[in-house]
Amino acid sequence: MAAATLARRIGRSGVAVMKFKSPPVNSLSLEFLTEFSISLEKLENNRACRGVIITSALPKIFSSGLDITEMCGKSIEHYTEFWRAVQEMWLRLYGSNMVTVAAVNGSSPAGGCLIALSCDYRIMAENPKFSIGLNEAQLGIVAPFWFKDTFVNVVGHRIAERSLQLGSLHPAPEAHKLGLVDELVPEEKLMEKAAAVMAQWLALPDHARQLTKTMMRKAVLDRLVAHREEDIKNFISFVSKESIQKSLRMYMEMLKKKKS
Ligand SMILES: CCCCCC/C=C\CC(=O)SCCNC(=O)CCNC(=O)[C@H](O)C(C)(C)COP(=O)(O)OP(=O)(O)OC[C@H]1O[C@@H](n2cnc3c(N)ncnc32)[C@H](O)[C@@H]1OP(=O)(O)O
Repeated sequence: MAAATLARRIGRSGVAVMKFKSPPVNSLSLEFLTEFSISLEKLENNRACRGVIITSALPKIFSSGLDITEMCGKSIEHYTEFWRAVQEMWLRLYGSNMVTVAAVNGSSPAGGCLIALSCDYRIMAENPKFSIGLNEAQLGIVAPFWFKDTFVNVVGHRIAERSLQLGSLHPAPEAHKLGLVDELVPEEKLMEKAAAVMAQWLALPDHARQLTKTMMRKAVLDRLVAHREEDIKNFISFVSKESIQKSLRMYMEMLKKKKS
Protein backbone atom coordinates (compact mmCIF):
# COMPACT_ATOMS: atom_id res chain seq x y z
CA MET A 1 0.00 0.00 0.00
CA ALA A 2 1.31 3.46 -0.83
CA ALA A 3 -1.65 5.74 -0.48
CA ALA A 4 -1.40 7.94 2.59
CA THR A 5 2.28 8.06 3.43
CA LEU A 6 4.05 9.39 6.45
CA ALA A 7 6.78 11.23 4.60
CA ARG A 8 8.76 12.62 7.51
CA ARG A 9 9.47 11.00 10.85
CA ILE A 10 8.37 12.70 14.01
CA GLY A 11 11.15 15.01 15.08
CA ARG A 12 11.89 16.65 18.41
CA SER A 13 9.04 19.05 17.67
CA GLY A 14 6.56 16.14 17.99
CA VAL A 15 5.05 16.96 14.59
CA ALA A 16 4.40 14.43 11.83
CA VAL A 17 3.81 15.34 8.20
CA MET A 18 1.45 13.11 6.29
CA LYS A 19 1.57 13.44 2.52
CA PHE A 20 -1.17 11.95 0.38
CA LYS A 21 0.32 10.16 -2.58
CA SER A 22 -2.18 8.15 -4.56
CA PRO A 23 -1.97 9.22 -8.20
CA PRO A 24 -3.57 10.52 -10.24
CA VAL A 25 -5.79 12.56 -7.87
CA ASN A 26 -5.65 11.16 -4.30
CA SER A 27 -9.18 9.82 -4.53
CA LEU A 28 -10.31 8.21 -1.29
CA SER A 29 -10.55 4.52 -2.13
CA LEU A 30 -11.20 1.83 0.48
CA GLU A 31 -7.47 1.08 0.50
CA PHE A 32 -6.54 4.76 0.89
CA LEU A 33 -9.06 5.32 3.68
CA THR A 34 -7.92 2.22 5.54
CA GLU A 35 -4.28 3.23 5.34
CA PHE A 36 -5.06 6.80 6.35
CA SER A 37 -7.01 5.62 9.43
CA ILE A 38 -4.23 3.22 10.44
CA SER A 39 -1.62 5.98 10.07
CA LEU A 40 -3.73 8.30 12.23
CA GLU A 41 -4.21 5.60 14.85
CA LYS A 42 -0.45 4.95 15.01
CA LEU A 43 0.30 8.64 15.43
CA GLU A 44 -2.44 9.03 18.03
CA ASN A 45 -0.91 6.19 20.07
CA ASN A 46 2.60 7.57 19.77
CA ARG A 47 3.25 9.73 22.83
CA ALA A 48 6.03 11.53 20.96
CA CYS A 49 3.54 12.84 18.41
CA ARG A 50 1.51 15.93 19.32
CA GLY A 51 0.53 17.23 15.93
CA VAL A 52 0.13 16.27 12.30
CA ILE A 53 0.27 18.37 9.13
CA ILE A 54 -1.72 16.85 6.30
CA THR A 55 -0.83 17.75 2.72
CA SER A 56 -0.49 16.22 -0.74
CA ALA A 57 2.58 14.95 -2.53
CA LEU A 58 0.80 15.45 -5.88
CA PRO A 59 0.83 18.74 -7.77
CA LYS A 60 -2.44 20.69 -7.97
CA ILE A 61 -4.59 18.18 -6.04
CA PHE A 62 -5.06 17.83 -2.30
CA SER A 63 -7.70 15.09 -2.68
CA SER A 64 -10.43 14.57 -5.28
CA GLY A 65 -12.78 13.19 -2.63
CA LEU A 66 -14.34 9.77 -2.32
CA ASP A 67 -13.34 7.39 -5.05
CA ILE A 68 -16.49 7.34 -7.16
CA THR A 69 -15.64 3.92 -8.61
CA GLU A 70 -16.07 2.50 -5.07
CA MET A 71 -19.71 3.62 -5.23
CA CYS A 72 -20.53 2.32 -8.73
CA GLY A 73 -21.83 -1.17 -9.51
CA LYS A 74 -20.49 -2.84 -6.36
CA SER A 75 -22.08 -5.30 -3.89
CA ILE A 76 -23.93 -4.39 -0.69
CA GLU A 77 -21.00 -5.91 1.26
CA HIS A 78 -18.58 -3.62 -0.55
CA TYR A 79 -20.71 -0.52 0.06
CA THR A 80 -20.92 -1.46 3.75
CA GLU A 81 -17.15 -1.87 4.08
CA PHE A 82 -16.45 1.29 2.10
CA TRP A 83 -18.86 3.49 4.05
CA ARG A 84 -17.60 2.14 7.40
CA ALA A 85 -14.08 3.11 6.29
CA VAL A 86 -15.25 6.65 5.42
CA GLN A 87 -16.89 6.95 8.84
CA GLU A 88 -13.81 5.54 10.60
CA MET A 89 -11.49 8.00 8.89
CA TRP A 90 -13.67 10.95 9.93
CA LEU A 91 -14.15 9.73 13.52
CA ARG A 92 -10.37 9.39 13.90
CA LEU A 93 -9.49 12.71 12.28
CA TYR A 94 -12.26 14.91 13.68
CA GLY A 95 -11.88 13.27 17.10
CA SER A 96 -8.08 13.38 17.14
CA ASN A 97 -6.34 14.60 20.28
CA MET A 98 -3.44 15.82 18.14
CA VAL A 99 -3.27 19.28 16.62
CA THR A 100 -4.24 18.78 12.99
CA VAL A 101 -3.31 21.30 10.30
CA ALA A 102 -4.37 20.92 6.66
CA ALA A 103 -1.88 22.41 4.20
CA VAL A 104 -4.18 22.43 1.18
CA ASN A 105 -1.88 22.57 -1.83
CA GLY A 106 -4.46 21.88 -4.53
CA SER A 107 -8.13 21.32 -5.27
CA SER A 108 -10.16 19.60 -2.64
CA PRO A 109 -13.73 18.70 -3.55
CA ALA A 110 -16.26 16.75 -1.44
CA GLY A 111 -14.49 14.10 0.69
CA GLY A 112 -11.23 16.00 0.21
CA CYS A 113 -12.89 19.09 1.64
CA LEU A 114 -14.19 17.00 4.56
CA ILE A 115 -10.62 16.05 5.45
CA ALA A 116 -9.57 19.71 5.49
CA LEU A 117 -12.69 20.74 7.44
CA SER A 118 -11.95 18.07 10.05
CA CYS A 119 -8.58 19.58 10.89
CA ASP A 120 -8.07 22.29 13.51
CA TYR A 121 -6.69 24.80 11.01
CA ARG A 122 -6.66 25.10 7.21
CA ILE A 123 -4.03 26.91 5.18
CA MET A 124 -4.51 26.93 1.42
CA ALA A 125 -2.23 27.85 -1.47
CA GLU A 126 -3.47 31.19 -2.80
CA ASN A 127 -3.93 29.90 -6.36
CA PRO A 128 -7.43 30.86 -7.65
CA LYS A 129 -7.38 27.75 -9.87
CA PHE A 130 -7.57 25.59 -6.74
CA SER A 131 -11.05 25.11 -5.35
CA ILE A 132 -12.58 23.53 -2.28
CA GLY A 133 -16.11 22.71 -1.18
CA LEU A 134 -18.76 20.07 -0.64
CA ASN A 135 -20.00 19.70 -4.22
CA GLU A 136 -22.05 16.52 -3.69
CA ALA A 137 -25.26 18.16 -4.97
CA GLN A 138 -23.55 18.68 -8.34
CA LEU A 139 -23.15 14.90 -8.59
CA GLY A 140 -26.83 14.36 -7.73
CA ILE A 141 -25.91 12.98 -4.31
CA VAL A 142 -26.39 14.32 -0.80
CA ALA A 143 -23.67 14.98 1.76
CA PRO A 144 -24.45 12.98 4.93
CA PHE A 145 -25.43 14.81 8.14
CA TRP A 146 -21.94 14.54 9.64
CA PHE A 147 -20.32 16.15 6.57
CA LYS A 148 -22.89 18.92 6.97
CA ASP A 149 -22.32 19.22 10.74
CA THR A 150 -18.55 19.50 10.20
CA PHE A 151 -19.09 22.20 7.56
CA VAL A 152 -21.55 24.16 9.75
CA ASN A 153 -19.06 24.07 12.64
CA VAL A 154 -16.48 25.78 10.43
CA VAL A 155 -18.44 28.34 8.39
CA GLY A 156 -21.80 28.68 10.17
CA HIS A 157 -25.29 27.65 9.13
CA ARG A 158 -26.13 30.21 6.43
CA ILE A 159 -22.93 29.84 4.42
CA ALA A 160 -23.05 26.05 4.76
CA GLU A 161 -26.70 25.91 3.67
CA ARG A 162 -26.14 27.95 0.51
CA SER A 163 -22.89 26.27 -0.38
CA LEU A 164 -24.28 22.74 0.16
CA GLN A 165 -27.51 23.34 -1.76
CA LEU A 166 -25.57 24.74 -4.71
CA GLY A 167 -22.81 22.14 -4.43
CA SER A 168 -20.34 25.01 -4.68
CA LEU A 169 -16.65 24.58 -5.26
CA HIS A 170 -15.09 27.80 -4.02
CA PRO A 171 -11.89 29.13 -5.58
CA ALA A 172 -9.24 29.66 -2.87
CA PRO A 173 -9.81 33.45 -2.42
CA GLU A 174 -13.58 32.94 -2.03
CA ALA A 175 -13.05 29.98 0.33
CA HIS A 176 -10.93 32.28 2.48
CA LYS A 177 -13.56 35.03 2.45
CA LEU A 178 -16.21 32.52 3.58
CA GLY A 179 -14.01 31.20 6.39
CA LEU A 180 -13.79 27.77 4.80
CA VAL A 181 -10.01 28.11 4.97
CA ASP A 182 -8.27 30.14 7.64
CA GLU A 183 -5.37 31.53 5.63
CA LEU A 184 -4.04 31.79 2.10
CA VAL A 185 -0.30 31.80 1.43
CA PRO A 186 1.88 31.47 -1.67
CA GLU A 187 2.26 27.78 -2.44
CA GLU A 188 5.99 27.77 -1.74
CA LYS A 189 5.33 29.12 1.77
CA LEU A 190 2.62 26.59 2.65
CA MET A 191 4.65 24.12 4.70
CA GLU A 192 6.62 26.85 6.45
CA LYS A 193 3.37 28.53 7.48
CA ALA A 194 1.83 25.20 8.54
CA ALA A 195 4.84 24.54 10.79
CA ALA A 196 4.55 28.02 12.32
CA VAL A 197 0.83 27.59 13.02
CA MET A 198 1.52 24.17 14.50
CA ALA A 199 4.17 25.61 16.83
CA GLN A 200 1.70 28.26 17.98
CA TRP A 201 -0.97 25.65 18.80
CA LEU A 202 1.55 23.32 20.47
CA ALA A 203 2.72 26.11 22.76
CA LEU A 204 -0.39 25.48 24.86
CA PRO A 205 -0.62 22.68 27.41
CA ASP A 206 -1.97 19.59 25.63
CA HIS A 207 -4.56 18.68 28.25
CA ALA A 208 -6.30 22.09 28.17
CA ARG A 209 -6.33 22.23 24.39
CA GLN A 210 -7.51 18.63 24.05
CA LEU A 211 -10.36 19.01 26.56
CA THR A 212 -11.46 22.20 24.81
CA LYS A 213 -11.39 20.47 21.43
CA THR A 214 -13.45 17.59 22.80
CA MET A 215 -15.95 20.03 24.29
CA MET A 216 -16.37 21.74 20.88
CA ARG A 217 -16.62 18.55 18.78
CA LYS A 218 -18.14 15.87 21.02
CA ALA A 219 -21.82 16.41 20.15
CA VAL A 220 -21.16 16.07 16.43
CA LEU A 221 -18.94 12.99 16.89
CA ASP A 222 -21.44 11.35 19.28
CA ARG A 223 -24.22 11.85 16.76
CA LEU A 224 -22.48 9.67 14.19
CA VAL A 225 -21.38 7.10 16.79
CA ALA A 226 -25.02 6.77 17.93
CA HIS A 227 -26.34 6.45 14.37
CA ARG A 228 -23.49 4.66 12.67
CA GLU A 229 -25.38 1.55 11.51
CA GLU A 230 -28.38 3.62 10.43
CA ASP A 231 -26.03 5.89 8.44
CA ILE A 232 -24.55 2.84 6.67
CA LYS A 233 -28.05 1.59 5.84
CA ASN A 234 -28.98 5.02 4.47
CA PHE A 235 -25.86 5.09 2.33
CA ILE A 236 -26.54 1.62 0.93
CA SER A 237 -30.17 2.37 0.21
CA PHE A 238 -29.21 5.66 -1.51
CA VAL A 239 -26.23 4.40 -3.50
CA SER A 240 -28.10 1.28 -4.65
CA LYS A 241 -30.82 3.31 -6.40
CA GLU A 242 -30.59 3.08 -10.17
CA SER A 243 -31.11 6.85 -10.47
CA ILE A 244 -28.05 7.49 -8.23
CA GLN A 245 -25.95 4.94 -10.07
CA LYS A 246 -26.88 6.69 -13.30
CA SER A 247 -25.88 10.10 -11.91
CA LEU A 248 -22.51 8.75 -10.73
CA ARG A 249 -21.83 7.04 -14.08
CA MET A 250 -22.71 10.22 -15.96
CA TYR A 251 -20.41 12.24 -13.71
CA MET A 252 -17.51 9.85 -14.33
CA GLU A 253 -18.17 10.06 -18.08
CA MET A 254 -18.20 13.85 -17.85
CA LEU A 255 -14.79 13.77 -16.11
CA LYS A 256 -13.38 11.57 -18.86
CA LYS A 257 -14.92 13.69 -21.67
CA LYS A 258 -13.50 16.86 -20.13
CA LYS A 259 -10.05 15.50 -20.99
CA SER A 260 -10.69 14.80 -24.67
C1 LIG B 1 -24.29 7.98 -3.05
C2 LIG B 1 -24.38 8.44 -1.64
C3 LIG B 1 -23.56 9.62 -1.43
C4 LIG B 1 -23.02 9.76 -0.11
C5 LIG B 1 -22.28 10.98 0.09
C6 LIG B 1 -20.93 10.97 -0.54
C7 LIG B 1 -20.06 11.97 -0.01
C8 LIG B 1 -18.99 12.45 -0.67
C9 LIG B 1 -18.89 12.17 -2.09
C10 LIG B 1 -17.57 12.42 -2.76
O1 LIG B 1 -16.53 12.73 -2.22
S1 LIG B 1 -17.75 12.11 -4.39
C11 LIG B 1 -16.30 12.70 -5.15
C12 LIG B 1 -16.48 14.11 -5.53
N1 LIG B 1 -15.31 14.54 -6.25
C13 LIG B 1 -15.37 15.30 -7.31
O2 LIG B 1 -16.42 15.75 -7.73
C14 LIG B 1 -14.07 15.60 -8.00
C15 LIG B 1 -14.05 15.01 -9.35
N2 LIG B 1 -12.76 15.24 -9.98
C16 LIG B 1 -12.39 16.42 -10.53
O3 LIG B 1 -13.09 17.41 -10.49
C17 LIG B 1 -11.06 16.46 -11.16
O4 LIG B 1 -10.67 15.13 -11.42
C18 LIG B 1 -9.97 17.14 -10.31
C19 LIG B 1 -9.90 16.55 -8.91
C20 LIG B 1 -10.24 18.66 -10.23
C21 LIG B 1 -8.60 16.90 -11.01
O5 LIG B 1 -8.65 17.37 -12.33
P1 LIG B 1 -7.53 16.89 -13.36
O6 LIG B 1 -7.85 17.56 -14.66
O7 LIG B 1 -6.19 17.11 -12.76
O8 LIG B 1 -7.69 15.31 -13.45
P2 LIG B 1 -8.80 14.47 -14.23
O9 LIG B 1 -8.33 14.22 -15.62
O10 LIG B 1 -10.14 15.09 -14.06
O11 LIG B 1 -8.81 13.11 -13.39
C22 LIG B 1 -7.75 12.14 -13.52
C23 LIG B 1 -8.37 10.77 -13.39
O12 LIG B 1 -8.91 10.61 -12.08
C24 LIG B 1 -10.29 10.26 -12.16
N3 LIG B 1 -10.99 10.83 -11.01
C25 LIG B 1 -11.04 12.11 -10.64
N4 LIG B 1 -11.72 12.26 -9.50
C26 LIG B 1 -12.13 11.03 -9.14
C27 LIG B 1 -12.88 10.53 -8.03
N5 LIG B 1 -13.35 11.33 -7.06
N6 LIG B 1 -13.12 9.22 -7.98
C28 LIG B 1 -12.65 8.38 -8.93
N7 LIG B 1 -11.92 8.79 -10.01
C29 LIG B 1 -11.67 10.10 -10.09
C30 LIG B 1 -10.75 10.85 -13.49
O13 LIG B 1 -11.92 10.22 -13.94
C31 LIG B 1 -9.55 10.58 -14.36
O14 LIG B 1 -9.59 9.21 -14.72
P3 LIG B 1 -9.06 8.71 -16.15
O15 LIG B 1 -9.89 9.41 -17.19
O16 LIG B 1 -7.60 9.11 -16.20
O17 LIG B 1 -9.27 7.24 -16.14
